[in-house]
Amino acid sequence: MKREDIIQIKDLSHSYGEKIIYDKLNLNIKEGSIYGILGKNGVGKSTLINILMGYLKPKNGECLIFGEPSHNLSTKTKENIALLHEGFVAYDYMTIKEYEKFYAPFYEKWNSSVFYDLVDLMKLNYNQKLSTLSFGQKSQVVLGAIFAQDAKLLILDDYSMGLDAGYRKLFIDYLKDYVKNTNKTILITSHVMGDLVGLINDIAIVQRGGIVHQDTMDNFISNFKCYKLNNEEIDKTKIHRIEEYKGNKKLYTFETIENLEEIQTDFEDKFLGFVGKY
Ligand SMILES: Nc1ncnc2c1ncn2[C@@H]1O[C@H](COP(=O)(O)OP(=O)(O)OP(=O)(O)O)[C@@H](O)[C@H]1O
Repeated sequence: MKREDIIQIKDLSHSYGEKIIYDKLNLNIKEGSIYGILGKNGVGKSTLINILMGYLKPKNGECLIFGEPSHNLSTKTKENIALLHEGFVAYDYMTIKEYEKFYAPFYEKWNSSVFYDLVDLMKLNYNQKLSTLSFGQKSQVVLGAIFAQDAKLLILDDYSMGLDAGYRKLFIDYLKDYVKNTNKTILITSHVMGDLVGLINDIAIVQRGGIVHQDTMDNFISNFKCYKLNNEEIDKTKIHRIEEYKGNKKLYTFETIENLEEIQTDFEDKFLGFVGKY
């Protein structure tokens, strides 16, 4: 079966003053894909989400969501997009129960049991006010409201913000379970790489100056290699980056370099080798 393109980004360019954020970016996201927009702080992940949601007009190019221009989405299409926005603040004078009741009527496909599933994972009393919840607990309630919308496309902009490792794991496990056997499309931005292995299929690594590397997660992990570098002479065209710490040098590359010893590293290390630590 041919999978439909849920998001189509065509020749997208955007800049703030002299600062180029995207330069003729083309990117398609297929139905059922769990797609990661990854990059260090300040490279432009939220900018892309803002453009996709129609909050920000790009300097050039176009974005289509479910075939409609992102700055002019129909109400029906908007109903099929659930957005978690960085810095999202809930109405925290409400109790958990009031919060659920408040949101439910806005969404035709609202599923209360999905909302309470997530809340129950934290064993919270439904009459507790959001303002008295810990930051992690409050985020989980907000995420419950995102999942309960039963949207076809979920856009999760920096879900990890402020969450400790335990809450992040809870969320990722829940998300994996939630998308199992569904055809939902997820676009997730993050700078916490470790969590994403085993969740995300496709990645776009955004770097300063509008450079975007698109790949599958599996290809990137197997093809982007790390080698121990002593004083060997290496053809410059084969080097993506060399990282040095206290005299130990590591060479990162998509090439195979026969005379060097490969170091097995995880996705986080490869990501940092790709974008550079600082
Ligand atoms: N309205 C604006 N005017 C000028 N510069 C802006 C504006 N919005 C964002 N920027 C700059 O553009 C760059 C990209 O910002 P953006 O928020 O998209 O990055 P990000 O990748 O989401 O960062 P983070 O991971 O820290 O959330 C940053 O350098 C930011 O300072």
